Amino acid sequence: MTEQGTSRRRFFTGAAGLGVAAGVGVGVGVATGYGIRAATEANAASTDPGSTGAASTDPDAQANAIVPFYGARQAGIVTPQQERLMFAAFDVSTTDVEELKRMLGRWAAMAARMTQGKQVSDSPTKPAQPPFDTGEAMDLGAHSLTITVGFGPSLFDDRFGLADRMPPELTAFGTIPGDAVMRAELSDGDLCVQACADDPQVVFHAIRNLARAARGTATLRWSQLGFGRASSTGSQQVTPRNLMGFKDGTRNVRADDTATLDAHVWVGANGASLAPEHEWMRGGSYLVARKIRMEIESWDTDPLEDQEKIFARFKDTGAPLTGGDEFTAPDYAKLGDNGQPVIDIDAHIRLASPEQNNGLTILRRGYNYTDGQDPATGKLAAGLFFIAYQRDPQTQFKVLQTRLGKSDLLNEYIAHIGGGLWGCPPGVSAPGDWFGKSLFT
Ligand SMILES: C=CC1=C(C)c2cc3[nH]c(cc4nc(cc5[nH]c(cc1n2)c(C)c5CCC(=O)O)C(CCC(=O)O)=C4C)c(C)c3C=C
Ligand SMILES: [Fe+2]
Repeated sequence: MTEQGTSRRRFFTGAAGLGVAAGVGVGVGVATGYGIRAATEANAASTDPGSTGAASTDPDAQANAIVPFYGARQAGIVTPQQERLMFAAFDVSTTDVEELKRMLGRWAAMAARMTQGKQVSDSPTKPAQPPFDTGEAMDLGAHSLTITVGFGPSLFDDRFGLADRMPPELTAFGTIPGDAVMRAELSDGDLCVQACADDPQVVFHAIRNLARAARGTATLRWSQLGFGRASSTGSQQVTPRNLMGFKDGTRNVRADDTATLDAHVWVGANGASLAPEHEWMRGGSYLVARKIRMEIESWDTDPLEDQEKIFARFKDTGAPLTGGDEFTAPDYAKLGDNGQPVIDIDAHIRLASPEQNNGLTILRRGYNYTDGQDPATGKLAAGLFFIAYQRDPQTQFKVLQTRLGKSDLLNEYIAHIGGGLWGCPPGVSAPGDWFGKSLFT
């Protein structure tokens, strides 16, 4: 064994041990590594940048903006959408449930610190040790970082004794319309982590350090960077544009619309009954992700009137083709001079709207992405990393995507190539609590 090899192993063994103290709360008072002091401090001073999501023009204020980590619900779901995303799916490599619990504890303690703009540990690094934190976010500030963790259906197989804890809502969809070219290497995973912030290096740093602290317990399966938001969740947020050039997120659910969130997004809201073995999801939400590649070169040859027919919205203003401004409700009954509906029967917004789906509503939180170009074709490999949160994906996303996948005019220009389904448990309440603790007790 080389000296380097020995010290590397000692570092990661030590980190795992410290995780017990930090996250699982086994009454150890020593604060080093990813330690207790870290988590307690992180709970102390939080400045909420505001729930409306109105963009700050002061660069220092934006850099220093902190979204509280501890709370009844995980941040990063209704939080006004930040500009950058790194999403990662992990496979658990251990079969020891205690190791998995310790890792989730480490993640919570680290997330508590990182979302405050702090390094993952405040312990001094000995010169002969690798630093606890990888360092690239050291001077950047929190930039409204949120870290949201979810559990995939595969976590509930026979490895950890969780099979009877899996809610039926988390059942994998199988192949539904639009899924014909989904790629296994870009799909699923026992765990997912969604890191959102207003700085690209901050989100990368978060995922990198969580992946590092997972070594020996979980491995990165796939990941995705998103470079700009393609939806709005804050009540004051300007609607951004997707890579097809259309305003996206106009009719999304907003953070201050608590009645809609309780009805469609939060599990067990309004005292809804849950089976005792599925109580661990109360206050959580189900995340569906889809990596949707756009056929950008073809889209760019499509005439404006056809592009607008597909979304049934004007490209410049975002207003529906039936008139008004961006936020005017579309009139699905309106007929044109030719006697045909102004909003095509297969237009994306008609097929997706609550009005045409018995009120079906999801919270969208997607990001524009690019992976550069496809080496085989030279075409841009880019599109929408679609994320949606909901109370029951079986009756929400699955139903909606089944409808869209069959006849959406948009299908000519998109392909779903990856993604997955995860149950995001309620928030981490305080130091000593951790992601999904009640699932394991
Ligand atoms: C299964 C759910 C959805 C998928 C997948 C999806 C993909 C997708 N959407 C756009 C662009 C737009 N979508 C818009 C509205 C919209 N989309 C969905 C659902 C899915 N979209 C919903 C529920 C809605 C709201 C419908 C309504 O209430 O009217 C819009 C219009 C503006 C807006 O309201 O956000 C655009 C534009 C792309 C490009 C895409 C896949 C690449
Ligand atoms: Fe859409």
